Amino acid sequence: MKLHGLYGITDTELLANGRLLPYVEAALKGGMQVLQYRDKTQDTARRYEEATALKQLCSHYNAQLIINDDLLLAKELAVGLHLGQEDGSITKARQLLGNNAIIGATCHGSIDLAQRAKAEGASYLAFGRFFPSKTKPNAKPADINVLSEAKALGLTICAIGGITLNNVHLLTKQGVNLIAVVNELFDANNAEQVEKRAKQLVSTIFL
Ligand SMILES: Cc1ncc(COP(=O)(O)OP(=O)(O)O)c(N)n1
Ligand SMILES: Cc1nc(C(=O)O)sc1CCOP(=O)(O)O
Ligand SMILES: [Mg+2]
Repeated sequence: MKLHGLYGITDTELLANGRLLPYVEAALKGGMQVLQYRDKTQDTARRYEEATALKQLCSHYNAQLIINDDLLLAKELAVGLHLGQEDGSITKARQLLGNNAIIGATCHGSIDLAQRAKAEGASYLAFGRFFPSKTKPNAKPADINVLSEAKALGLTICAIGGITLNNVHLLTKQGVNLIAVVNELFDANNAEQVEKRAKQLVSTIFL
């Protein structure tokens, strides 16, 4: 079954000072279906602790947890993995995590990269960034027209990069399955605001 819906991605700074779990729970209450734990620090113990708590939370709300970059952490927790072009082999990750694991692959705006990721065993293909991103300003830009060819590959298609309540419809009308968002979801003053944003994004995605 294809994944579908709001795909929230954590941000170490936006979710610092005790905000990680309450903000993620608020997004889950608002209908977020997939969460990526994206933490670029080298603090292995904290990363393990946080990812374990997020796994419990996601499982309570019947959502999928995906770990960014870190194959061994994904294996240890038996959850999904997202790999970029510099993050190691999808084939090796598939061998280690097994056939049922969700493995996502960054494809930027390239059908060639997407075809390769599919051949190596990716479960979903992530394209972007489609709009200027506050979280990752130097992310490679992608043209929205790539999405029609991407859909023909038959895998779950994810869009990322600068997605807001104002532009999300441009992606959903192309038939994108997963809408990946950091800033528009988690740059909030409180958990109630996160829940409201999640609900608004979800209702646009499923319009
Ligand atoms: C859903 C999703 N799409 C793309 C990315 C970017 O991955 P990558 O290119 O490896 O960059 P980092 O996130 O590791 O900085 C992603 N994380 N998630
Ligand atoms: C982690 C990441 N990867 C991107 C890519 O294009 O590969 S854009 C991005 C950040 C997405 O955050 P926001 O929703 O705040 O723009
Ligand atoms: Mg990466």
